[in-house]
Amino acid sequence: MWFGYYWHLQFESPIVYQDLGTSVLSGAIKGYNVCLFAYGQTGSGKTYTMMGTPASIGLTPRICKVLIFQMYGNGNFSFGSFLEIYTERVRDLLKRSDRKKPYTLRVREHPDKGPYVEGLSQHVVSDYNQVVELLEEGIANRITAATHVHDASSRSHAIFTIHYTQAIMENNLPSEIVSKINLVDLAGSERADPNYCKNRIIEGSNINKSLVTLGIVISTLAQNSQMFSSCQSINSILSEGDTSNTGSHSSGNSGNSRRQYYIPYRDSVLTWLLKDSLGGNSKTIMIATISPASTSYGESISTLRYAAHAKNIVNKPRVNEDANVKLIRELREEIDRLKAMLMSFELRNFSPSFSDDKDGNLAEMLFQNELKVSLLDF
Ligand SMILES: Nc1ncnc2c1ncn2[C@@H]1O[C@H](COP(=O)(O)OP(=O)(O)OP(=O)(O)O)[C@@H](O)[C@H]1O
Repeated sequence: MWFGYYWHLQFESPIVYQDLGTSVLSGAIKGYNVCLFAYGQTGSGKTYTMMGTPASIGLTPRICKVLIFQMYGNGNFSFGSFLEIYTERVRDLLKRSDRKKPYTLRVREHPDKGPYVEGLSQHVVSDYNQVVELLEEGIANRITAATHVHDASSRSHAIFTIHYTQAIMENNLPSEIVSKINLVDLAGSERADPNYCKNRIIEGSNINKSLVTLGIVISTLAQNSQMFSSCQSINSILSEGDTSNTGSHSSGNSGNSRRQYYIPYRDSVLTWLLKDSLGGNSKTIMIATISPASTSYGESISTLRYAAHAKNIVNKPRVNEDANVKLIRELREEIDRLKAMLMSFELRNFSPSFSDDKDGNLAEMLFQNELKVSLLDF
């Protein structure tokens, strides 16, 4: 996981965009899932960084602008959705219905695609103005309230998601790579101020429930990643010191067999929805926003501690390519490998012990793979 600290009022968005926004774009264009989330106390600049203001464009519209530019003329397309999590409930920020009625969407989990929000509206975005409209509509629908330091504080966690699909040619076959880009503006991390009304306190404890779970998830993932890397180095030391009998000791004492800590993703809606982004198939960036005010010292330390933990997480991103095209690519690689082996057997052909059996097996495997590829090609 990459991360960056941003000091309130010190950096302007273009610099943040050059540092982090371009990484999001290059990951998405290569076909990886990407997540960018801003964490910090109220009023420290999360919304300013992620969404911007009329005077200063934030990361989300900047990233969308370049993605849309990339789409033109390539057969690529995108869908956008915008949701908020308020007091552990999911609301669609772009649902064009009677918004006075409070309604909650359910989070479900697909065995392959992971957690998703059932019934969340998806919007085709084919030009930049459409993105701006969606963002403006969503931001206007977001729940805000006055806190002790910020009179229009976002009380919910907002997730703007883009499903970016690119049409490509791979192995002379038309294919698609799809990347999911999660741009997350979290609610302020401060505790509820007892001077505010009762609702604010209940709301604050629910905001904190998500953020506390996020903290637990981040630190547990970091511990697991550290445990995994220390086990790997122990294994490599063991295998270096045991060249005569490779692997026999190390596998028995292998740290890989050490139990990993359980990750409580489902303890909050936020961590459940961001499950893949936090510890799975995603390139993830955390932006930690802090205030320069000395009165915010405690909050700043806590934010930096969060970020320091997050830095230790090692995700496993992979390109989301079409499953059939991936299979064909792997089979073709295998065919090339088998052909090379067969050729080297034929060329050498030096001993009857390199029996016709082996040759026959290779030829048979080669034939089977070519058959599979030709079947998949149609
Ligand atoms: N780098 C900056 N330059 C100029 N103004 C900024 C900057 N960062 C934040 N602000 C201003 O500070 C105020 C608070 O910022 P913002 O709404 O982004 O805070 P936040 O962290 O999202 O707060 P909350 O968690 O309460 O929603 C806003 O008026 C915003 O325009």
